[in-house]
Amino acid sequence: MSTHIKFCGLKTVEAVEQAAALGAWKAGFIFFAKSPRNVTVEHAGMLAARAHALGLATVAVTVNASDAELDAIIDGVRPTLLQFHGAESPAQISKIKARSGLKAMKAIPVRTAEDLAAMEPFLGVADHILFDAKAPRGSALPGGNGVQFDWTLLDSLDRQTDYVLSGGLDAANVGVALRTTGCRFLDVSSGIESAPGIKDLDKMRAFAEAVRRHDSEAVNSTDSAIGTAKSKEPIS
Ligand SMILES: O=C(O)c1ccccc1N[C@@H]1O[C@H](COP(=O)(O)O)[C@@H](O)[C@H]1O
Repeated sequence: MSTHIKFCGLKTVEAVEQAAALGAWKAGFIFFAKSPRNVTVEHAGMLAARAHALGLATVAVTVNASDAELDAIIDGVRPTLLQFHGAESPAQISKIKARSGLKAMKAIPVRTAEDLAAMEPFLGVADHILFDAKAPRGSALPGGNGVQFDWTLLDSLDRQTDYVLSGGLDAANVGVALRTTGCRFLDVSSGIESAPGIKDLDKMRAFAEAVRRHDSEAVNSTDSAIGTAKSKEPIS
């Protein structure tokens, strides 16, 4: 299976079209006033309509949003998925899922091995668990800080667990991230920007190319392992 990419924090039609052209899994829009990637519901509605017309699914990224804010986003944007990047509870997420019929992704901030346990109450509630680096002290943002965490902490998870990896990914480090974790879903924001909030179409392409390079190397190494195994079989 090829690795799924979510390009997050998109603010322009050009970035949405680039995400679609690069075969992205999801386009993410940020609804958080302090973020340089913040978009209005109206603007995101226009971007999401373009994404959906191109067959690209969309994600509304929210942080401790009220029911009224969530309803406005759901009505105005019609996203495919809701991402919860704050201190939302499993009960709140269940409630909004039931009301909207949408799937949910819950972000779990990670710095140490102990932080992984925070995902447990969300298993069976959130459709996706996303691991992001814990925000650096003093940051106004709970995500989108361009900060990595120690990916080897994820070794303790079952390799079949489908989580989304995020936090400080870029074209230069994504190959190592994929080899270290074996994950199949990625989320990137700062690493495809020329400045905070400004997506760089070339960096988006370089990121997707690095992921596809990893994917084809993984297929080739599986093929050669199968070839080696076959060559050891007796010829009948
Ligand atoms: O990108 C933001 O500004 C943002 C603001 C509030 C909550 C989440 C945000 N982004 C999410 O952060 C991670 C990682 O981003 P980065 O690649 O390290 O910049 C990703 O899941 C975004 O969806």
